[in-house]
Amino acid sequence: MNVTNSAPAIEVSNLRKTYRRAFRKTGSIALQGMDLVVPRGSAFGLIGPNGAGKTTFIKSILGIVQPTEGTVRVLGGSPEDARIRARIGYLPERLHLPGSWMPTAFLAMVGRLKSLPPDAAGDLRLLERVGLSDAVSRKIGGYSKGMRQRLGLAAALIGKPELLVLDEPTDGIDPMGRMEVRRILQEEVQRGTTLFLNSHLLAETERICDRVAILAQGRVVREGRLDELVRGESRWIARFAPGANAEGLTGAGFVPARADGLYHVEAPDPGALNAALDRARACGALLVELRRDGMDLEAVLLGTMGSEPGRAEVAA
Ligand SMILES: Nc1ncnc2c1ncn2[C@@H]1O[C@H](COP(=O)(O)OP(=O)(O)OP(=O)(O)O)[C@@H](O)[C@H]1O
Repeated sequence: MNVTNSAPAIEVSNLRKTYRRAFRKTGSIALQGMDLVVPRGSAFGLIGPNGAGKTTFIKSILGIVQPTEGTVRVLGGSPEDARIRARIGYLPERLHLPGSWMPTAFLAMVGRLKSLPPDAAGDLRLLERVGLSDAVSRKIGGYSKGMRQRLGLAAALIGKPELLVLDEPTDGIDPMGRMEVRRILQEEVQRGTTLFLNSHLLAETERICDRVAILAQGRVVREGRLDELVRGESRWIARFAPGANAEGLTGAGFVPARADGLYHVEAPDPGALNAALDRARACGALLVELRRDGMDLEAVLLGTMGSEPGRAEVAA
Protein backbone atom coordinates (compact mmCIF):
# COMPACT_ATOMS: atom_id res chain seq x y z
CA MET A 1 0.00 0.00 0.00
CA ASN A 2 1.18 3.51 -0.73
CA VAL A 3 2.10 5.00 2.65
CA THR A 4 1.17 8.57 1.72
CA ASN A 5 -2.29 7.45 0.61
CA SER A 6 -3.03 5.87 3.96
CA ALA A 7 -1.99 8.99 5.87
CA PRO A 8 -4.72 11.35 7.11
CA ALA A 9 -5.62 14.19 4.74
CA ILE A 10 -4.48 16.71 7.34
CA GLU A 11 -2.58 16.12 10.57
CA VAL A 12 -1.37 18.94 12.79
CA SER A 13 0.21 18.65 16.18
CA ASN A 14 0.90 21.40 18.71
CA LEU A 15 0.49 24.02 15.99
CA ARG A 16 1.30 27.51 17.18
CA LYS A 17 1.31 30.78 15.29
CA THR A 18 2.11 34.16 16.71
CA TYR A 19 2.04 37.09 14.30
CA ARG A 20 4.93 39.35 15.21
CA ARG A 21 4.37 43.07 14.96
CA ALA A 22 7.10 45.25 13.54
CA PHE A 23 8.82 47.45 16.15
CA ARG A 24 6.62 46.08 18.95
CA LYS A 25 7.38 43.69 21.74
CA THR A 26 4.05 41.95 21.63
CA GLY A 27 2.68 39.52 19.09
CA SER A 28 -0.82 38.42 18.29
CA ILE A 29 -1.46 34.75 19.09
CA ALA A 30 -3.57 33.12 16.38
CA LEU A 31 -2.96 29.42 17.16
CA GLN A 32 -1.84 28.18 20.54
CA GLY A 33 -1.18 24.45 20.44
CA MET A 34 -3.72 23.17 17.93
CA ASP A 35 -4.03 19.41 17.38
CA LEU A 36 -6.23 18.04 14.62
CA VAL A 37 -6.54 14.98 12.39
CA VAL A 38 -8.75 15.14 9.31
CA PRO A 39 -9.38 11.60 8.00
CA ARG A 40 -9.19 10.87 4.26
CA GLY A 41 -12.55 11.01 2.51
CA SER A 42 -14.26 13.00 5.25
CA ALA A 43 -16.24 16.19 4.78
CA PHE A 44 -14.76 18.19 7.61
CA GLY A 45 -16.09 21.50 8.90
CA LEU A 46 -14.08 23.96 10.99
CA ILE A 47 -16.20 26.40 12.94
CA GLY A 48 -15.55 28.99 15.60
CA PRO A 49 -16.00 32.67 16.39
CA ASN A 50 -14.29 35.56 14.60
CA GLY A 51 -10.57 35.61 15.28
CA ALA A 52 -10.47 31.98 16.50
CA GLY A 53 -7.64 31.22 14.07
CA LYS A 54 -9.51 29.38 11.32
CA THR A 55 -7.97 31.24 8.38
CA THR A 56 -4.52 31.09 9.99
CA PHE A 57 -4.92 27.32 10.29
CA ILE A 58 -5.94 27.02 6.64
CA LYS A 59 -2.98 29.14 5.56
CA SER A 60 -0.68 26.98 7.69
CA ILE A 61 -1.79 23.74 6.04
CA LEU A 62 -1.27 25.30 2.61
CA GLY A 63 2.21 26.57 3.39
CA ILE A 64 1.09 30.21 3.04
CA VAL A 65 1.75 31.00 6.70
CA GLN A 66 4.85 29.70 8.46
CA PRO A 67 3.90 28.22 11.86
CA THR A 68 5.83 29.45 14.89
CA GLU A 69 5.92 25.90 16.27
CA GLY A 70 4.44 22.45 15.70
CA THR A 71 4.12 19.98 12.85
CA VAL A 72 1.86 20.01 9.79
CA ARG A 73 1.37 17.03 7.46
CA VAL A 74 -0.96 17.26 4.48
CA LEU A 75 -1.75 14.23 2.28
CA GLY A 76 1.15 12.51 4.01
CA GLY A 77 3.70 15.20 3.09
CA SER A 78 4.82 18.72 3.75
CA PRO A 79 2.71 21.72 2.68
CA GLU A 80 5.97 23.24 1.42
CA ASP A 81 6.20 20.48 -1.20
CA ALA A 82 4.89 21.70 -4.59
CA ARG A 83 3.87 18.12 -5.50
CA ILE A 84 1.64 18.00 -2.41
CA ARG A 85 0.21 21.45 -3.13
CA ALA A 86 -0.68 20.36 -6.68
CA ARG A 87 -2.98 17.73 -5.14
CA ILE A 88 -4.91 20.35 -3.15
CA GLY A 89 -7.69 22.63 -4.41
CA TYR A 90 -7.98 25.89 -2.47
CA LEU A 91 -10.64 28.55 -2.44
CA PRO A 92 -9.37 31.48 -0.33
CA GLU A 93 -11.53 33.71 1.82
CA ARG A 94 -10.52 36.78 -0.17
CA LEU A 95 -10.22 36.08 -3.87
CA HIS A 96 -7.90 38.20 -5.98
CA LEU A 97 -8.83 37.69 -9.61
CA PRO A 98 -7.31 39.42 -12.66
CA GLY A 99 -10.17 41.67 -13.84
CA SER A 100 -8.92 42.09 -17.42
CA TRP A 101 -8.67 38.31 -17.98
CA MET A 102 -11.16 35.89 -19.49
CA PRO A 103 -12.21 33.06 -17.12
CA THR A 104 -10.74 30.42 -19.43
CA ALA A 105 -7.34 32.14 -19.37
CA PHE A 106 -7.50 32.25 -15.57
CA LEU A 107 -8.29 28.54 -15.29
CA ALA A 108 -5.53 27.73 -17.79
CA MET A 109 -3.07 29.68 -15.63
CA VAL A 110 -4.16 27.78 -12.47
CA GLY A 111 -3.68 24.50 -14.39
CA ARG A 112 -0.15 25.59 -15.39
CA LEU A 113 0.66 26.46 -11.77
CA LYS A 114 -0.37 22.91 -10.86
CA SER A 115 1.87 21.58 -13.67
CA LEU A 116 -1.14 20.09 -15.46
CA PRO A 117 -1.31 19.73 -19.25
CA PRO A 118 -3.60 22.31 -20.95
CA ASP A 119 -7.23 21.18 -21.01
CA ALA A 120 -9.43 23.86 -22.61
CA ALA A 121 -12.42 21.51 -22.93
CA GLY A 122 -12.08 20.45 -19.28
CA ASP A 123 -11.91 24.12 -18.20
CA LEU A 124 -15.13 24.87 -20.10
CA ARG A 125 -16.83 21.89 -18.44
CA LEU A 126 -15.75 23.23 -15.06
CA LEU A 127 -17.19 26.67 -15.84
CA GLU A 128 -20.42 25.00 -16.83
CA ARG A 129 -20.40 22.90 -13.67
CA VAL A 130 -20.19 25.99 -11.44
CA GLY A 131 -22.97 27.72 -13.38
CA LEU A 132 -20.84 30.15 -15.41
CA SER A 133 -21.49 28.87 -18.95
CA ASP A 134 -23.30 32.11 -19.86
CA ALA A 135 -20.36 34.19 -18.68
CA VAL A 136 -17.55 32.33 -20.46
CA SER A 137 -16.96 35.14 -22.96
CA ARG A 138 -17.05 37.95 -20.39
CA LYS A 139 -14.04 39.45 -18.67
CA ILE A 140 -13.69 38.58 -14.97
CA GLY A 141 -13.74 42.30 -14.06
CA GLY A 142 -17.45 42.45 -14.96
CA TYR A 143 -18.37 39.50 -12.73
CA SER A 144 -20.58 39.89 -9.65
CA LYS A 145 -19.30 38.76 -6.25
CA GLY A 146 -21.15 35.46 -6.51
CA MET A 147 -19.82 34.85 -10.03
CA ARG A 148 -16.26 35.50 -8.85
CA GLN A 149 -16.81 33.03 -6.06
CA ARG A 150 -18.05 30.43 -8.54
CA LEU A 151 -14.96 31.01 -10.68
CA GLY A 152 -12.81 30.55 -7.57
CA LEU A 153 -14.54 27.24 -6.94
CA ALA A 154 -13.90 26.15 -10.54
CA ALA A 155 -10.22 27.00 -10.05
CA ALA A 156 -10.14 24.95 -6.83
CA LEU A 157 -11.61 21.96 -8.69
CA ILE A 158 -8.94 21.95 -11.42
CA GLY A 159 -7.02 18.68 -11.65
CA LYS A 160 -9.49 16.68 -9.52
CA PRO A 161 -7.78 17.50 -6.19
CA GLU A 162 -7.55 14.90 -3.41
CA LEU A 163 -8.12 17.60 -0.83
CA LEU A 164 -10.42 20.59 -1.26
CA VAL A 165 -9.86 23.43 1.20
CA LEU A 166 -12.62 26.00 1.06
CA ASP A 167 -12.65 29.19 3.11
CA GLU A 168 -16.22 30.59 3.15
CA PRO A 169 -17.08 29.03 -0.26
CA THR A 170 -20.61 30.38 -0.59
CA ASP A 171 -19.84 33.93 0.49
CA GLY A 172 -21.86 36.19 -1.86
CA ILE A 173 -23.65 33.30 -3.56
CA ASP A 174 -27.47 33.39 -3.70
CA PRO A 175 -29.57 30.59 -2.11
CA MET A 176 -30.06 28.72 -5.42
CA GLY A 177 -26.35 28.98 -6.09
CA ARG A 178 -25.59 27.69 -2.60
CA MET A 179 -27.64 24.63 -3.35
CA GLU A 180 -25.64 24.08 -6.54
CA VAL A 181 -22.35 24.54 -4.69
CA ARG A 182 -23.51 22.07 -2.07
CA ARG A 183 -24.31 19.56 -4.77
CA ILE A 184 -20.88 19.99 -6.35
CA LEU A 185 -19.16 19.51 -3.00
CA GLN A 186 -21.22 16.41 -2.28
CA GLU A 187 -20.27 15.00 -5.70
CA GLU A 188 -16.61 15.66 -4.90
CA VAL A 189 -16.87 13.84 -1.56
CA GLN A 190 -18.55 10.90 -3.32
CA ARG A 191 -15.62 10.87 -5.73
CA GLY A 192 -13.36 10.34 -2.71
CA THR A 193 -12.09 13.90 -2.24
CA THR A 194 -11.51 15.06 1.32
CA LEU A 195 -13.35 18.29 1.95
CA PHE A 196 -12.18 20.84 4.48
CA LEU A 197 -14.69 23.63 4.92
CA ASN A 198 -14.50 26.83 6.92
CA SER A 199 -17.86 28.56 7.00
CA HIS A 200 -19.75 30.91 9.28
CA LEU A 201 -22.94 29.45 7.82
CA LEU A 202 -23.46 26.71 10.36
CA ALA A 203 -26.52 25.32 8.58
CA GLU A 204 -24.31 24.88 5.53
CA THR A 205 -21.60 23.09 7.51
CA GLU A 206 -24.32 20.92 9.02
CA ARG A 207 -25.66 19.97 5.60
CA ILE A 208 -22.33 19.22 3.97
CA CYS A 209 -19.99 17.91 6.67
CA ASP A 210 -19.80 14.62 8.54
CA ARG A 211 -17.13 15.76 11.02
CA VAL A 212 -16.75 19.09 12.76
CA ALA A 213 -14.11 20.79 14.90
CA ILE A 214 -14.74 23.85 17.02
CA LEU A 215 -11.80 26.22 17.22
CA ALA A 216 -11.63 28.80 19.99
CA GLN A 217 -8.68 31.03 20.88
CA GLY A 218 -6.40 29.03 18.63
CA ARG A 219 -7.22 25.60 20.05
CA VAL A 220 -9.57 22.80 19.10
CA VAL A 221 -12.05 22.68 21.96
CA ARG A 222 -14.36 20.04 20.44
CA GLU A 223 -14.10 17.64 17.56
CA GLY A 224 -16.09 14.67 16.37
CA ARG A 225 -18.71 13.20 14.13
CA LEU A 226 -21.44 15.73 13.42
CA ASP A 227 -24.23 13.31 14.34
CA GLU A 228 -22.60 12.71 17.72
CA LEU A 229 -22.03 16.41 18.44
CA VAL A 230 -25.58 17.47 17.64
CA ARG A 231 -27.32 14.47 19.14
CA GLY A 232 -28.96 14.80 22.52
CA GLU A 233 -27.43 11.95 24.49
CA SER A 234 -30.53 9.96 25.39
CA ARG A 235 -33.39 12.43 25.63
CA TRP A 236 -36.47 12.11 23.44
CA ILE A 237 -39.45 14.37 22.81
CA ALA A 238 -42.86 12.70 22.56
CA ARG A 239 -46.17 14.24 21.59
CA PHE A 240 -49.36 12.53 22.71
CA ALA A 241 -52.89 12.95 21.36
CA PRO A 242 -55.01 15.54 23.25
CA GLY A 243 -56.62 14.25 26.42
CA ALA A 244 -53.70 12.03 27.45
CA ASN A 245 -53.57 11.22 31.15
CA ALA A 246 -50.88 13.65 32.37
CA GLU A 247 -50.55 12.00 35.77
CA GLY A 248 -50.24 8.55 34.20
CA LEU A 249 -47.59 9.82 31.77
CA THR A 250 -45.58 11.38 34.59
CA GLY A 251 -45.74 8.04 36.41
CA ALA A 252 -44.50 6.36 33.21
CA GLY A 253 -41.37 8.54 33.22
CA PHE A 254 -42.52 11.35 30.89
CA VAL A 255 -41.80 14.92 32.02
CA PRO A 256 -44.13 17.61 30.65
CA ALA A 257 -42.34 20.11 28.37
CA ARG A 258 -43.29 23.78 28.08
CA ALA A 259 -45.34 23.24 24.89
CA ASP A 260 -48.75 21.63 25.29
CA GLY A 261 -48.87 17.89 24.65
CA LEU A 262 -45.06 17.51 24.55
CA TYR A 263 -43.13 15.39 27.01
CA HIS A 264 -39.45 14.57 27.53
CA VAL A 265 -38.33 11.08 28.31
CA GLU A 266 -34.87 9.69 29.09
CA ALA A 267 -34.11 6.44 27.26
CA PRO A 268 -30.49 5.39 26.66
CA ASP A 269 -31.38 2.58 24.21
CA PRO A 270 -34.28 1.38 22.01
CA GLY A 271 -35.38 -1.16 24.64
CA ALA A 272 -35.77 1.52 27.32
CA LEU A 273 -37.56 3.82 24.85
CA ASN A 274 -40.10 1.17 23.86
CA ALA A 275 -40.66 0.16 27.47
CA ALA A 276 -41.45 3.81 28.30
CA LEU A 277 -43.85 4.01 25.33
CA ASP A 278 -45.53 0.77 26.43
CA ARG A 279 -46.07 2.28 29.90
CA ALA A 280 -47.55 5.42 28.28
CA ARG A 281 -49.91 3.37 26.12
CA ALA A 282 -50.88 1.27 29.13
CA CYS A 283 -52.28 4.41 30.73
CA GLY A 284 -54.26 5.25 27.57
CA ALA A 285 -51.91 7.82 25.97
CA LEU A 286 -51.70 7.75 22.15
CA LEU A 287 -48.33 8.66 20.65
CA VAL A 288 -48.54 10.99 17.63
CA GLU A 289 -44.91 12.17 17.31
CA LEU A 290 -41.49 11.06 18.54
CA ARG A 291 -38.09 12.66 17.92
CA ARG A 292 -34.68 12.83 19.49
CA ASP A 293 -34.11 15.95 21.58
CA GLY A 294 -31.03 16.98 19.56
CA MET A 295 -29.29 20.34 19.17
CA ASP A 296 -28.32 22.08 15.98
CA LEU A 297 -24.72 23.06 15.32
CA GLU A 298 -25.37 26.63 16.44
CA ALA A 299 -26.51 25.37 19.86
CA VAL A 300 -23.44 23.11 20.06
CA LEU A 301 -21.15 26.04 19.21
CA LEU A 302 -22.82 28.44 21.65
CA GLY A 303 -22.83 25.79 24.37
CA THR A 304 -19.14 25.08 23.82
CA MET A 305 -18.15 28.75 23.66
CA GLY A 306 -19.97 29.57 26.89
CA SER A 307 -17.07 28.18 28.93
CA GLU A 308 -14.12 29.56 26.93
CA PRO A 309 -11.79 32.18 28.48
CA GLY A 310 -10.56 35.23 26.49
CA ARG A 311 -7.48 35.46 24.27
CA ALA A 312 -4.26 36.87 25.64
CA GLU A 313 -1.41 38.79 24.06
CA VAL A 314 2.10 37.42 24.46
CA ALA A 315 5.44 39.01 24.86
CA ALA A 316 7.38 38.37 21.66
N1 LIG B 1 -1.45 39.00 9.29
C1 LIG B 1 -1.79 39.13 10.57
N2 LIG B 1 -1.08 39.92 11.39
C2 LIG B 1 -1.38 40.04 12.71
N3 LIG B 1 -2.39 39.38 13.31
C3 LIG B 1 -3.15 38.57 12.54
C4 LIG B 1 -2.88 38.40 11.13
N4 LIG B 1 -3.80 37.52 10.64
C5 LIG B 1 -4.59 37.17 11.67
N5 LIG B 1 -4.18 37.80 12.80
C6 LIG B 1 -4.79 37.65 14.14
O1 LIG B 1 -4.81 36.26 14.44
C7 LIG B 1 -6.05 35.92 15.07
C8 LIG B 1 -6.74 34.84 14.27
O2 LIG B 1 -7.15 35.38 13.01
P1 LIG B 1 -7.79 34.49 11.85
O3 LIG B 1 -8.02 35.39 10.69
O4 LIG B 1 -6.96 33.29 11.64
O5 LIG B 1 -9.17 34.08 12.54
P2 LIG B 1 -10.51 33.52 11.89
O6 LIG B 1 -11.00 32.49 12.82
O7 LIG B 1 -10.27 33.13 10.49
O8 LIG B 1 -11.44 34.81 11.96
P3 LIG B 1 -12.74 35.21 11.06
O9 LIG B 1 -13.79 34.19 11.41
O10 LIG B 1 -13.06 36.56 11.56
O11 LIG B 1 -12.33 35.18 9.62
C9 LIG B 1 -6.84 37.21 15.21
O12 LIG B 1 -6.61 37.74 16.49
C10 LIG B 1 -6.23 38.11 14.15
O13 LIG B 1 -6.32 39.46 14.53
